Amino acid sequence: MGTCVSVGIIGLGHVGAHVANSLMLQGIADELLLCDIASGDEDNSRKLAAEVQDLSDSLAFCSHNVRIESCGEDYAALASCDVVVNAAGKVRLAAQDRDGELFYTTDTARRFIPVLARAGFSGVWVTVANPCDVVATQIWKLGGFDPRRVIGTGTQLDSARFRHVLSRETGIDQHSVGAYMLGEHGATQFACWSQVNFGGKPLAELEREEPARFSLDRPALEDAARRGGYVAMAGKMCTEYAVANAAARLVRAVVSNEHAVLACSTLMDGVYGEEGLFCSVPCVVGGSGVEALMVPDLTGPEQAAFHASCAHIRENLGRVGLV
Ligand SMILES: NC(=O)c1ccc[n+]([C@@H]2O[C@H](COP(=O)([O-])OP(=O)(O)OC[C@H]3O[C@@H](n4cnc5c(N)ncnc54)[C@H](O)[C@@H]3O)[C@@H](O)[C@H]2O)c1
Repeated sequence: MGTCVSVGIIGLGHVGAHVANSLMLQGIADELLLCDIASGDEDNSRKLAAEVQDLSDSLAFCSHNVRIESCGEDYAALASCDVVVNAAGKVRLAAQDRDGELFYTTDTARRFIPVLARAGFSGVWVTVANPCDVVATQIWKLGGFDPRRVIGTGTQLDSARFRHVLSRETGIDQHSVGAYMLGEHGATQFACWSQVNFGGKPLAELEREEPARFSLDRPALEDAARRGGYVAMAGKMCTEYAVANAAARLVRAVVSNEHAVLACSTLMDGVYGEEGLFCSVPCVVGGSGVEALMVPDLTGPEQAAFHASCAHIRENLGRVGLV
């Protein structure tokens, strides 16, 4: 990692613009290189120029100076970045279902993955575009990148939603709640109830000791975590703040070499027999990307849910010729 932390962002829509803002406000990046489509029917140069202007105007209020450069479709300019965030998509195609963007995001990613591979990008990918696990798998397969240097934001956001609803129900601060949604960042994700703990104390123990507070309506809470994104989508046709902060959290874990444990999408290398696709489990994230997988001891039903998630991701990979 160089002394100047350089982060590239591809796609300056709702998510990409908020990732840039979050990185600036938190002082995570010294340099932001921003790409969006700059030609053809989907030319978005005016939006890109607007975001560069607005972000630059905001610098006066930040405690940390950041160099901001507009790179249009010059993806090769991002080759020396420490991290490249992929937020290229068309969110309105995902109004009903994240799979609605499958063909768009995988097609559009074909425009920059080979360019960055040829240009020798050796930093870490943090990919957000949906369906997240499919696009992460595509980046690895098509670009030939070290799989541990490709991270999908995956169920990091869903895990945050899960901790939030658990906190709301129990009155325990969400930072003291240990809980993960795992599997696909999509409809088949599942709550890993067997590992839920409050300040390290397992939920099962607390349920016995204080049932009035800790006997939870599990299906309802799991559903609230799973459906959180659609509540936001229904009202504003996008989700932006939380996902941008989730991506920025991953960028920080990488550039600060934190070895933080975060749920994110990573290459399955035999986890419960699954391989060849990206899916979310808790991972140790540091300077070289995913340093280790912290796979929990799943119960039988959780393992079945995990395999169902992988089966759905594999089916989508097949639809775009990536198996
Ligand atoms: N993983 C998650 O948790 C999560 C959460 C929210 C959104 N998302 C996804 O993130 C993506 C971005 O969401 P959004 O709301 O910003 O979408 P958006 O439609 O507002 O913006 C997408 C941007 O990507 C740009 N783009 C498309 N193809 C490009 C290319 N080849 N090169 C450069 N730029 C390109 C578009 O011009 C546009 O500016 C979507 O796929 C969305 O579904 C993921």
